[in-house]
Amino acid sequence: MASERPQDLWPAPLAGGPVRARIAVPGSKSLTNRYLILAALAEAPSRLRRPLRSRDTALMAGALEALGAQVHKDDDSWTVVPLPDSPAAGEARVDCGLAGTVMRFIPPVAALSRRDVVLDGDPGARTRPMAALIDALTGLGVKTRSADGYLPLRLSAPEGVRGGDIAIDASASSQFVSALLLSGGGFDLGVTVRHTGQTLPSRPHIDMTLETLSDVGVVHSEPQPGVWEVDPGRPRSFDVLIEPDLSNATPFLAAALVTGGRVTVPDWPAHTHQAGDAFRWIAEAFGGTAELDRDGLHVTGPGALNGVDLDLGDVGELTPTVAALAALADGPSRLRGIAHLRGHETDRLMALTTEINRLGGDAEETADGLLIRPRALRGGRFETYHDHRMAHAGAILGLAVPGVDVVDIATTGKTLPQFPELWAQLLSGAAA
Ligand SMILES: O=C(O)C1=C[C@@H](OP(=O)(O)O)[C@@H](O)[C@H](O)C1
Ligand SMILES: C=C(OP(=O)(O)O)C(=O)O
Repeated sequence: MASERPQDLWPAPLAGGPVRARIAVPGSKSLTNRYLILAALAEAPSRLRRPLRSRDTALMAGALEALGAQVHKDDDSWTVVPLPDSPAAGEARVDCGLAGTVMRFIPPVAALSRRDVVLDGDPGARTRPMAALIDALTGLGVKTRSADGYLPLRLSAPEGVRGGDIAIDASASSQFVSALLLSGGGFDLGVTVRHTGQTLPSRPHIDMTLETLSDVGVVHSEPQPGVWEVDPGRPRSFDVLIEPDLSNATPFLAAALVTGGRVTVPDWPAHTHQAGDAFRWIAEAFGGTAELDRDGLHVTGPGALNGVDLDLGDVGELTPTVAALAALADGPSRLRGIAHLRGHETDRLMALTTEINRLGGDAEETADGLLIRPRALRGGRFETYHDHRMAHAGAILGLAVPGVDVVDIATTGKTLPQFPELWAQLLSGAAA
């Protein structure tokens, strides 16, 4: 059996005292990948300023290039030349990695390219939900063939995509809805998407999609809750500044809560649909304070953390950060509304439960979330399951628990390749 190389284990640094730091985080994954899609479908070249440079955005750029667009990457901006009007010959192959935004947002664009396209990804991508989106595309006039509703997916629409009215159960992922809305203007009839499921996760991410459509002049409406219409029409070319990634800011802000310190994240937008913005009220639920001013967001930690009872359905991607905080709190916590996390990068409810308990904690899965009760933690291995946010959770726990070794810290490269350096910067401001 191959022995593990020492560099695969990252000893999470223990905070020597309250951290005091100012951490600037790179651009938003969700916004970078939405604007890349819209730029590829636009009438003329567009520019993204301060895009996120990470595995997920490189995969999105690579996918669009495979379909015939061009992405020119300068230091501080990416210029996108849209897909050509006449399809190139031959089959295109798209690597989705483990990126939900790529595996969900690219299929409708692939159909609009009028090429034969095969999409596949990491082994973990082959278990993430796709069936509802594939069925919807079939209903809109795309020929599809998949492995029982999962990647790999083969599709083609040589005559273009008819579009029209489609019902879809998006309870497994809001990204199904966003995918159809982002490309819907390119369909002959536009698209009307009706969500039929009982629950709809990550609603702010759908609002983000609608706002980006407005930014580029694609006409849309929401005639009733759970129904969205996009008129036929191409995005106009645009030049946009990408907001910092607020979800990636949360582990650094969490460090202020864990250590009773103060962390500032500059350039925090006053108006945003990013999930990470919810950390302002989450920090207060744990007993901290969050102040937003022109300098950025400042989070200050309390002496000890409260337990919390939170519905995270709108902001599920924050769960690993919140669960790590809950495992360090003085009282019990309940996290609700997040059953769909079983289909994220990994089954996050299973992963968080297993890893918190491996460190001696007391976490339990419920039908739609987690129960986490206070218990003294000890050091040990913290597995990350190819999940960038599991690595963030391990780092947060390691601030307070000596001897936490995070496996494969490089998995943070999915959305924040600079995570280890930024974490060191955070700790260099810790006053004993
Ligand atoms: O549209 C997006 O950019 C995202 C939507 C959400 O997906 P789900 O609705 O599948 O949770 C979120 O968790 C993911 O990190 C990014
Ligand atoms: C769920 C996430 O990612 P993805 O875009 O791959 O769905 C996430 O980043 O927490």
